[in-house]
Amino acid sequence: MTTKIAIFGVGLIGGSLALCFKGKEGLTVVGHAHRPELAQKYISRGVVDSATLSVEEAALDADFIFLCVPVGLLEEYLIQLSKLPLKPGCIITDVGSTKASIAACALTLDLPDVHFIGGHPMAGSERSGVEAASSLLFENAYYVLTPPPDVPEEAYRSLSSLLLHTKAQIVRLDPEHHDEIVGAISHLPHIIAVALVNQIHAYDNKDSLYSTLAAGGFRDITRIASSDPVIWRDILLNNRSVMLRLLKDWNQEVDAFIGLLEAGDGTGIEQAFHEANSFRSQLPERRKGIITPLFDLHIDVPDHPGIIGRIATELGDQGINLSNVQIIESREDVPGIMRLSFRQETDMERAKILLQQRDYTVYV
Ligand SMILES: NC(=O)c1ccc[n+]([C@@H]2O[C@H](COP(=O)([O-])OP(=O)(O)OC[C@H]3O[C@@H](n4cnc5c(N)ncnc54)[C@H](O)[C@@H]3O)[C@@H](O)[C@H]2O)c1
Ligand SMILES: O=C(O)C(=O)C[C@]1(C(=O)O)C=C[C@@H](O)C=C1
Repeated sequence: MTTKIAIFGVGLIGGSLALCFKGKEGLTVVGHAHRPELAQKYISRGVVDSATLSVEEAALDADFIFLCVPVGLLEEYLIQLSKLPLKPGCIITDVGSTKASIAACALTLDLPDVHFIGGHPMAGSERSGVEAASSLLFENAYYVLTPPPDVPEEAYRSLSSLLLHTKAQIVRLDPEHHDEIVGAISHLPHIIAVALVNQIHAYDNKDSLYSTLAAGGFRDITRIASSDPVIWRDILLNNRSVMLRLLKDWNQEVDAFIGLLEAGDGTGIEQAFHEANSFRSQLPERRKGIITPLFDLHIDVPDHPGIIGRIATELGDQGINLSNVQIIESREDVPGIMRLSFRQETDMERAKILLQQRDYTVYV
């Protein structure tokens, strides 16, 4: 028996999910496209097994339906699906960056023997479209699921099992709680990045040295300002009441800094940096929390090609399991820092000794 997975909106997130499922034993992936050229593209890039422009053809005999369109379209699709004779036991989920409104919409619908479970993979990028899709996008990321209280546990388990293919870790949350937290740690940073870039752009219009000198700090904090405008319009409008509260708190943070500077309060400024540093260094990757922690090493790396491969091979040769690698660039022509993440503390300890023996500068 083949399990059919229908993906509506095969872009960055839908395409990445499709790549996680496609080719796995017993799974077949159909992509729904709203324009013919997109259906062609999904097939030619090998992201789905088949593609269709018909909602019915994609949905009718599907076991799982993933809605991966912009947040502003999710409810429209869910309502349309609720009017179709879907396969009994079918699980509909979504990947929208907000969860309360789609959960509320699902509660108003008559979905006999069909279960809706909201979802949100906490991974992504500033890129969009199927061109940016990757089967590795969700590896080691958190994947939030927001099952309604009356959803059968079996349906929840079935979706969680399917999502094992993403190598993400499932976190179960209430939709409103999700929107508060994700508003703060994802949506607010996007607003701040965009506002900052636009502020500097205005200065740069009068003096182009602003963009010439913009270095690591500006680039690090503003990467997400290049995110897709339509995707983010929908997210921010959908989470509007949370965002308005968070922006008022943000104003207070800005006012506090204004106060410190006006008062020439050096101790206060140091204190603000100390506090931020200590919280940031405890972000969940390192903390023992609701999900398996990662153990990180940072090493200085020279900026030359092949360095990631060389280090990964050296560790692999010693049977040390590496979970994730990231280069944290400061500037393109100077040495960067490589972050190596391990699931097991013992792997981290062994990697540290090996890399020190190879004369790398290693920080835990
Ligand atoms: N970008 C991220 O980092 C990220 C992370 C997690 C979740 N999400 C959520 O995932 C969803 C998709 O975002 P994405 O980043 O993959 O965007 P994307 O632009 O890469 O993909 C959007 C998909 O929706 C389709 N689409 C657009 N307009 C449509 C329309 N009118 N009718 C039908 N289909 C249409 C597009 O063809 C595309 O396949 C959003 O709900 C977003 O909130 C995004
Ligand atoms: O890494 C990025 O570029 C992202 O914007 C990913 C990010 C985030 O803010 O962390 C963005 C939106 C999501 O819904 C989830 C994750």
